[in-house]
Amino acid sequence: MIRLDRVSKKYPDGTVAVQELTLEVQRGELVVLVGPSGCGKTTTMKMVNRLVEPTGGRIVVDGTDVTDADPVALRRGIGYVIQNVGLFPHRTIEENIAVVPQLVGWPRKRRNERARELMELVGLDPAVHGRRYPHELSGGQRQRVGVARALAVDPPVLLMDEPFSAVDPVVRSQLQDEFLRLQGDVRKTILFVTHDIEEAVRLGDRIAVFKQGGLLEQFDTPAAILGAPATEFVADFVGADRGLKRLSVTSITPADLEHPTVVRADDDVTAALAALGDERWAVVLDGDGGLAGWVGRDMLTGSGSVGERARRMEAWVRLDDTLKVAFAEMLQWNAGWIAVLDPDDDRYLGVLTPSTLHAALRRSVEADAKDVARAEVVLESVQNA
Ligand SMILES: Nc1ncnc2c1ncn2[C@@H]1O[C@H](COP(=O)(O)OP(=O)(O)OP(=O)(O)O)[C@@H](O)[C@H]1O
Repeated sequence: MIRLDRVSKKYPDGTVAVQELTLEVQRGELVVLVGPSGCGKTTTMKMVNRLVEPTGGRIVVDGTDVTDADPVALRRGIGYVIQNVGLFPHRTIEENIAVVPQLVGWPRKRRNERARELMELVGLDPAVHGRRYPHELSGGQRQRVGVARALAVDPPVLLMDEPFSAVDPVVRSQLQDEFLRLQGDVRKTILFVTHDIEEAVRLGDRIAVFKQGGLLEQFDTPAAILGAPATEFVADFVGADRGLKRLSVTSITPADLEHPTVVRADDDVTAALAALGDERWAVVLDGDGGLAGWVGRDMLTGSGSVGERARRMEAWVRLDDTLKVAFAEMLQWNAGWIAVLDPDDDRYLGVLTPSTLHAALRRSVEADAKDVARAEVVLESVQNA
């Protein structure tokens, strides 16, 4: 969908911002460009919508060579979101969102409807915020307007240059969550620039790590970049705590689960004790295989049913959650294990413990190490091309 083929940019003063960069963003994919300040991320992005002209190579967007396209028409077809949004201060929020629809000649009624629909999509209330001016919104709300404006004429491609970096970390995290949800619905092809590796890992389907001079060091999935950095530069850039960051990109799989003793809520105490054998506790399920709680050996005294004695669970996770979510829940509840449920019907599947968590993390590192042999080959061929 977006293809950069040996693209270079040398500014007139001799600065080489990007060198022979080859990169492809597939339809519906979100690729994050990440790297230290001045490594050519913004230059790369601006060459795609021709705010900067390349000095070498070719850029093709949706089958069209951008150097052949009329730059104004090209920019209207590519949404662009920047750090400080660049809203018009004397226009209302609704008018700001409708800028491009107005430029391309949509009638007023359609423009207004579209602006309201987009406000709702990005979590703003059209009745409250639509008639306000940019200075009457918070930083986070202004960033949402920036995203809404970029989506106004439904462009297939979005370029986003540090769109969330001007807001505080809490709002930033909220905007990232909302943005991921939005992208799940609209599935745009997105090139996203950030200098923050955490943001890259959280948002990217793939991440391109750059170093000074616009050199591509590694282009791969977040898990592979964290699990098996291809070069020392990438390892330094992602940080010594990359093991921890990996938790947030590794999902729980059925193979990671342990299967402790399970008893039913309507089992009687004696049967449950027999089932427990030497174990100290068991998971308690209801009649439908749902999680009813847990029970300890010392709670199984007298007669009656397990259900009367079971303790309800404080927390659980689902199979499609990440290891980070599981680990955080275990810490929060000071628990030695956490139950894992089926994301579709909430049936109980097994439990995660600190040692299975660790094994899961190692498994994913090893899986990615295999991938990296491939990534290195690609990288070499790009650099030597
Ligand atoms: N108009 C220009 N003329 C000359 N040099 C430029 C120009 N714009 C950018 N540069 C230089 O090109 C290099 C890459 O800049 P660019 O803005 O693309 O980096 P970046 O990775 O986006 O940085 P940051 O994270 O700080 O925004 C830098 O050395 C910068 O000084």
